[in-house]
Amino acid sequence: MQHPRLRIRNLQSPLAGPFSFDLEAGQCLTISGPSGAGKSLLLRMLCDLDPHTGEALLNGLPRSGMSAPAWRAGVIYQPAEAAWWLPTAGEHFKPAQMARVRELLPQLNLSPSLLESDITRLSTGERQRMALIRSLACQPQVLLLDEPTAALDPESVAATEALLQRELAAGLSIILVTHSEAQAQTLGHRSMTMRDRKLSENEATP
Ligand SMILES: Nc1ncnc2c1ncn2[C@@H]1O[C@H](COP(=O)(O)OP(=O)(O)OP(=O)(O)O)[C@@H](O)[C@H]1O
Repeated sequence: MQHPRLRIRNLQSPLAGPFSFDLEAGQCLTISGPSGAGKSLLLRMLCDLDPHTGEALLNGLPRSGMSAPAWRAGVIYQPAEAAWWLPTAGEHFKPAQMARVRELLPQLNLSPSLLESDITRLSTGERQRMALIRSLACQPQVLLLDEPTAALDPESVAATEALLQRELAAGLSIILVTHSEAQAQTLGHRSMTMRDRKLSENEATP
């Protein structure tokens, strides 16, 4: 039997939920909703950063039977403002990731020289695109993206969306929090709305 890429059952904390849904391989689920509705709370539970009850399964394997590092190797969370803990972006990558990183940089209109620049000198938009490269370089099965284009100009938004479409076509599953209806239409196979810390599925538009 084929398992969904991600299966969520009654995921809940005192702050949000319960949440239950399935996400297939290569599928993008977009989540929109007002500020403070609970979107980031859901993403944090999905990647096991916040305490919760309920179950999550990756390719049929329950998280309760996995170590936290094993789960987070498969399910990667990219917050709206990613943390950087070393002086340059390049130092955040393992040598084995560098071929992939050099492939991805031009796809997001980033110069390879930015890998050596002090991370604080990168613009907000450059850091946001570099954070996406950091997430993709880990080759996740499920990518949780919290407003990944919020700081970007239209050209960079288009480049990011095109890259995400290629990744989806290659089998990556994405949960995308976005305030952009156009982005939800471009990338989403399904869309949901978060209100008062509860999710509801939106009607599919023809
Ligand atoms: N650890 C916590 N303890 C108590 N309340 C919290 C905690 N973390 C978040 N909240 C509250 O839960 C609510 C939902 O927060 P969340 O960050 O999920 O919103 P959001 O939907 O992602 O909003 P935005 O679109 O502004 O990012 C907010 O009111 C927030 O203040």
